[in-house]
Amino acid sequence: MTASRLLENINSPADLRRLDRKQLPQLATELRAFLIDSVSKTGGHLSSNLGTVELTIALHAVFNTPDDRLVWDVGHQCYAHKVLTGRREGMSGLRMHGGISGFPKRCESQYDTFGVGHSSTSISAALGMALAAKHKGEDRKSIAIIGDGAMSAGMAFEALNNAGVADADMLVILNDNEMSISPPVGALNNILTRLTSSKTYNVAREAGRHMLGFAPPLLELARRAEEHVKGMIAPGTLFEEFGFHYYGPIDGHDLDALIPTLENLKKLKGPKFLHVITKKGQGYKLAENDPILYHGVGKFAACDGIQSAKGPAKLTYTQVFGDWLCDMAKADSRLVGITPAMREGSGMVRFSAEHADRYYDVGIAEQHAVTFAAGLACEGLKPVVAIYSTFLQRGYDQLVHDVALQNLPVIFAVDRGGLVGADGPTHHGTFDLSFVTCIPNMVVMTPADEGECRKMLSTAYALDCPSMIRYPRGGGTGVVPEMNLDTLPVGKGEIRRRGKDVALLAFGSLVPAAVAAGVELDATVANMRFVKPIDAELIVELAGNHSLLVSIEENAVIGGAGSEVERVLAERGLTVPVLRLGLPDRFIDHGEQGQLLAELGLDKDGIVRAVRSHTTQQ
Ligand SMILES: Cc1ncc(C[n+]2csc(CCOP(=O)(O)OP(=O)(O)O)c2C)c(N)n1
Ligand SMILES: CC(=O)[C@@H](O)[C@H](O)COP(=O)(O)O
Ligand SMILES: [Mg+2]
Repeated sequence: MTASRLLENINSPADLRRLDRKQLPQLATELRAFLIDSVSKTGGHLSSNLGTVELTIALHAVFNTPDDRLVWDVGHQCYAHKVLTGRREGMSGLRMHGGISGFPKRCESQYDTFGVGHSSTSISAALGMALAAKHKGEDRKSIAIIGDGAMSAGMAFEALNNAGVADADMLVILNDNEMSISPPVGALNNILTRLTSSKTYNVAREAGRHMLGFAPPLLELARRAEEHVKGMIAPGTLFEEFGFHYYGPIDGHDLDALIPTLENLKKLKGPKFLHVITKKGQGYKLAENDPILYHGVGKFAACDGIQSAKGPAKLTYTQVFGDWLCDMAKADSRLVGITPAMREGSGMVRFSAEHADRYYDVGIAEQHAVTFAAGLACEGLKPVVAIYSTFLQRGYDQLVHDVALQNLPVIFAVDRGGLVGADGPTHHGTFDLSFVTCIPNMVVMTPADEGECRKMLSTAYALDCPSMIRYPRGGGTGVVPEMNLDTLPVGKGEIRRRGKDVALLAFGSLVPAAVAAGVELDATVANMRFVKPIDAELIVELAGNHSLLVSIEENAVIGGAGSEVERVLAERGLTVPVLRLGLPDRFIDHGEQGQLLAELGLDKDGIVRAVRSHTTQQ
């Protein structure tokens, strides 16, 4: 990964600000080439980053970063920002263990003003920063950069609602590329499309260049120019109704439009909203043509693009879910599938095509997704909410108050349970067993392999109460599921091997490691299957004929499945010692899944070590 000419001399935004304005398009070209090369070697989020190269250059050129605060939404578009803020070399270790994060992270750089990964937080955070500056009498700017997908979330509107009357000196930049991960959905998308419809946007594009791009830097003239553009294309937008001064749309790849506009906006007081149009994947034809494929990529050869895998690939849990969903939908017309903007990642592409009338992409709106499912269930439909563990955190009150309290049979297919790898702590799904098991009425299942995952989905579907099946990112042992809709007995685990002295009580993704450890230790191994209702009978039996029980789970050890094991023993007055293996009480960094598990002692060797060290200490 070599930097070229201009880029190799940029080690901070101050270096960038020393360049002649005319050199910036060349810098953008170099930066884009660098990103394509770099991300092709490390993997990461490509399309969004290619779309924000010029915007990032313009922001650092105009604003006095890091004093002025740039708050990136989601943060999956921050690579140009990382490169320009002294982390060019670090890009070779992007998202790798010990390397820099794929998202802005406060401990990584003073330019990363706010840690992100989850969407739609930027306006709230930037508003907080703007009002803090006011309280402290500091003269600095707060800028939120938010995508059109992220803009659709409730949080973003809660923040607009507050900011519009908060007398805050802040700028919201809407980076509108007419894409979420999938094509955008919802009424906001229709509003934005109207604002940027070709005729009006083209007028604005020309006017923007001529009237803002070459306007003298006089506040009043700039204001009039902007008003003129605004008046022509967007009289009274939604954002103005919220109390923002709306400007745009302008071409987000045109530095001659971006820089003078930002310079002028910098001088204006109050809440301002700049609508910028970009293209996801800009400058790399393959990504421009298929921004979904290039949204998040593994390593690939930049000259050839992503190639489809040769030979039969191992099934992922996500695919197991997607296949089951289509099969169950065929068998039962009451099934409806819901995704909060994660159609591809959640394995719902085929379902969305085959059952378009029963498929709901509700946008980045996890809270709404959960309550919407509750409403559907009230009317006798069978909603399946496909959601990443980490994003279910957003819908927690809705899960408790709207679904579980009313005992509605909503099925939560919770993907990315456990450590997800390169996305790191913002995306690890390491708390769900703790935060869901404590909710009354919930049934909680953890499949040990792909076949069991399918059976658990069918089991959940047959229940008349809310349920969750949580499975990890990627594949499991390679078991090919039987293509039927058979169910499992609720609340029953199974013994995988009989041994002596020690019993390993394993949950979900760590069952295979537990079985391997069990062989080495000659221990009994139970695949517990259910965290709730937990198989109390099995626990009592194992407590009766072993001197140590070991719970093993890929979840925070605090409040997780192991706590349920201990609860069962305590309630029955059984005093057999329990060693609880799981994730420690700290956030786990990014890195490869297997490597992280090994470091945390949750692979076969780690389990063996933990058991031996516990038994020698006794
Ligand atoms: C709360 C939450 N839900 C879902 C996601 C997954 N996600 C990451 S980026 C993205 C699309 C965002 O679209 P947009 O803001 O328009 O940015 P773009 O990808 O177009 O650059 C989604 C759904 C997330 N990060 N956070
Ligand atoms: C930024 C974001 O939230 C998503 O793009 C996420 O990184 C997807 O993760 P998966 O690769 O596990 O689908
Ligand atoms: Mg977008």
